[in-house]
Formats: sequence, C-alpha cells, structure tokens
Amino acid sequence: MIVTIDGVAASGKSSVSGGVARALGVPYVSSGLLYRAATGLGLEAAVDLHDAPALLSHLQSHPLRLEPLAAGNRVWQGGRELTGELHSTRVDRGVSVVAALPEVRAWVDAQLRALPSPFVAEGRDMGTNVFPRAGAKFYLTASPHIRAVRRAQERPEDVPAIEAALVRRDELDRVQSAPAPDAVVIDTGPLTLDGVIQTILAQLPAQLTSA
Ligand SMILES: Nc1ncnc2c1ncn2[C@@H]1O[C@H](COP(=O)(O)OP(=O)(O)O)[C@@H](O)[C@H]1O
Ligand SMILES: Nc1ccn([C@H]2C[C@H](O)[C@@H](COP(=O)(O)OP(=O)(O)O)O2)c(=O)n1
Repeated sequence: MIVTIDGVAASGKSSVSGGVARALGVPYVSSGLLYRAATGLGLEAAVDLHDAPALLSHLQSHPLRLEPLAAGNRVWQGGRELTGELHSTRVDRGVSVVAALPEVRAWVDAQLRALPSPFVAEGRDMGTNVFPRAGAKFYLTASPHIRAVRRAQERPEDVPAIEAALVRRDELDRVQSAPAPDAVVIDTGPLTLDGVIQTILAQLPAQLTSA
C-alpha cells in the first residue's frame, strides 16, 4: 500500500511523511531528494542544467541510489553519500530547472516505481502522476510567510529572502504541483508538526493503520 503526501516547498512534506511512516512502520520516499541529487551532481560537473541530454548522460554514468529510511532519506552516488550537500541555497536555485526536464522526470519516476511497497511517498506529483492508484493521498499547504519562517531555522538567509525564493520556486514548480483531485488538502499553517501527522493518521483507511 502506498500513501502519497504532496505539497508546496517547505510545507512540511518530509517531516510529516517521516512521522506518518514511523507510525505505520514503513519507510518514506523523498522524490525531491532525487531531483536535488540530480541537480547537485550536475552543478558539481558544471553541466548546463537546461541541457537534458548532457545531464541524463552524466546521471547514467554516475547512477544515484535513494535509500528510503523512515528516519530520513539518504542518497548515494556509488559509495559517496550526497545527502548533506543537497539542502543548500545553491541546489534550491537550480532544482526547478532540472525538475522541469521531462527526461529527468521520467528517470526519477522509473526509480520510484521500482521501489518495493509499502511506503509513504512525498513530493509534488506522487498522487497525480507517479502513484495515481495510491491508497490515500494528501496535499500540504501553508502561506509563503509561514513556510519561510519555518525554513529560516534551516538556512542562513533571512525570512524575506527565503520567502521570495519559495514564491519563485512555487511558480517554477507549478506545472507538476497540482493536487490530485482525490487528495485531502491540509493547511498546515495553524497546526503543529504532530498535529499534521495525527490529522493524516486519523484519515487513513483502517486496513492501513491496523497492518
Ligand atoms: N506544522 C508545522 N509546524 C511547525 N513547523 C513545521 C511544521 N511542519 C514542518 N515544520 C518545519 O518546517 C520545516 C520544513 O519542513 P520540511 O518537512 O522540510 O518541508 P518540505 O519537505 O515540504 O520541504 C522543518 O524545519 C520542519 O520541522
Ligand atoms: N515529485 C517531485 C518532487 C520534487 N520536485 C522538485 C520541486 C522542488 O523545487 C524540488 C525539490 O523538492 P523538495 O521536495 O526537496 O523541495 P522542498 O523541500 O519542498 O523545498 O524538486 C518535483 O518537481 N517533483
């Protein structure tokens, strides 16, 4: 069984997915981490991020492996772990360009669909494109300001700069970020992290929570 948790940038997808996954005793899958890793590798090799054939050929010769743990996803290139480098402002700036390339999206989708279920999958298009038959679907939102205040705990920039970058990325990611028609939309603004997790757990089909 697959549960999808999509949403806009810094809406709480990874933290919430981790909490839901731990409660269910399954891993969670961070699709954004694969887009971030593709971007990080491309930047490192000075590949033009708009050049899909060049980026894909670099990814094919430097295969990435996503490790979908409930405690936090990790991503590897061969024996080298990339995870720690990928939540930087530099990767934030490039990742929407990479995520707009249909060839890269197909490459990510194939890796995600090959993972053994059950799991919680988080990203932008988990409930629409990648796992349209998921057992339960959620979509997280919050105002840009609230998201920027939260993310400011993790980035060196100030809140207005982070908010401007989030709004820009929301716009660049808009095409693949529409909620699935059958997703439950949750405004996380007024809720604590645990409040969001409990809201989701309360709405899961009984066969999922009793497994
Ligand atoms: N409901 C919430 N209330 C307060 N802080 C939250 C809430 N949800 C997430 N956070 C915090 O906001 C930040 C961004 O969350 P994260 O899970 O990384 O979002 P995303 O995966 O959507 O980018 C983290 O520091 C996280 O702890
Ligand atoms: N399924 C997905 C997941 C992420 N993306 C893109 C959109 C985002 O700008 C980047 C990074 O995603 P990630 O979820 O790590 O980003 P945030 O934590 O929400 O800031 O990848 C996507 O297009 N489709």
